[in-house]
Amino acid sequence: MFSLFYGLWKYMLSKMEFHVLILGIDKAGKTTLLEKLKSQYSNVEGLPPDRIVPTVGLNIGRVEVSNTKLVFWDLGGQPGLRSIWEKYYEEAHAVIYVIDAACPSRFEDSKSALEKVLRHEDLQGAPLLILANKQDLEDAVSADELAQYLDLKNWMREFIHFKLFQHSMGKQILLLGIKESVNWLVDAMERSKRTDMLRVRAGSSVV
Ligand SMILES: Nc1nc2c(ncn2[C@@H]2O[C@H](COP(=O)(O)OP(=O)(O)OP(=O)(O)O)[C@@H](O)[C@H]2O)c(=O)[nH]1
Ligand SMILES: [Mg+2]
Repeated sequence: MFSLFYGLWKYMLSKMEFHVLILGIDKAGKTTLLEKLKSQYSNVEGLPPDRIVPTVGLNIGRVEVSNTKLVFWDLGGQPGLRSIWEKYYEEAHAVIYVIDAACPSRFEDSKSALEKVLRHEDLQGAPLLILANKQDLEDAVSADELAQYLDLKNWMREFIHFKLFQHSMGKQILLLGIKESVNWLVDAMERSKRTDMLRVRAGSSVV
């Protein structure tokens, strides 16, 4: 009986599209991450880093990870563009927040932008994945150091599904990093009450 329900549940999830917002301040590496995700998980070859320009609108990437359809929304992180982020919160199943771990002078900006994201009620219950990016650079701080700086324990009560990964676009470990992160995210979204809530709201029991 259990396997019947489990199979049905898996089938329903496979029909769903999960919307994942990629946020973070400008130059954190969001679009570079998106292009890597495309290269890694779809037939579309992502743009090489030297062809990526600062984002002004919205970049979208659709990929499939072990039968789960993911739609990534990558938004611009320049100060004047951050007010647009909240327009996407309501429909988002999860958030990836990217931080340039090699640029301490911008940690404060990054932290306050993250706190604003976390405080927003439209994102309640959304799994949050924080990437301590650019680990290939010499000045990069570790994920643990960054977590301490961000004082994340305060937020963990509300964001039960929460994880911080070290990440880098520059080295071989990157691919493992991406796979680990995406697997964690898919699992967190599949278990999240927010996913149930969004499915009910969309009126799609089995689409
Ligand atoms: N060394 C290194 N450079 C990176 C990494 N990820 C991104 N970059 C570089 O960081 C710069 C900014 O990357 P983007 O992906 O455009 O950053 P973004 O967060 O999308 O920036 P906005 O669109 O302005 O919000 C580019 O020069 C990238 O090549 C990384 O892991 N390591
Ligand atoms: Mg960008």
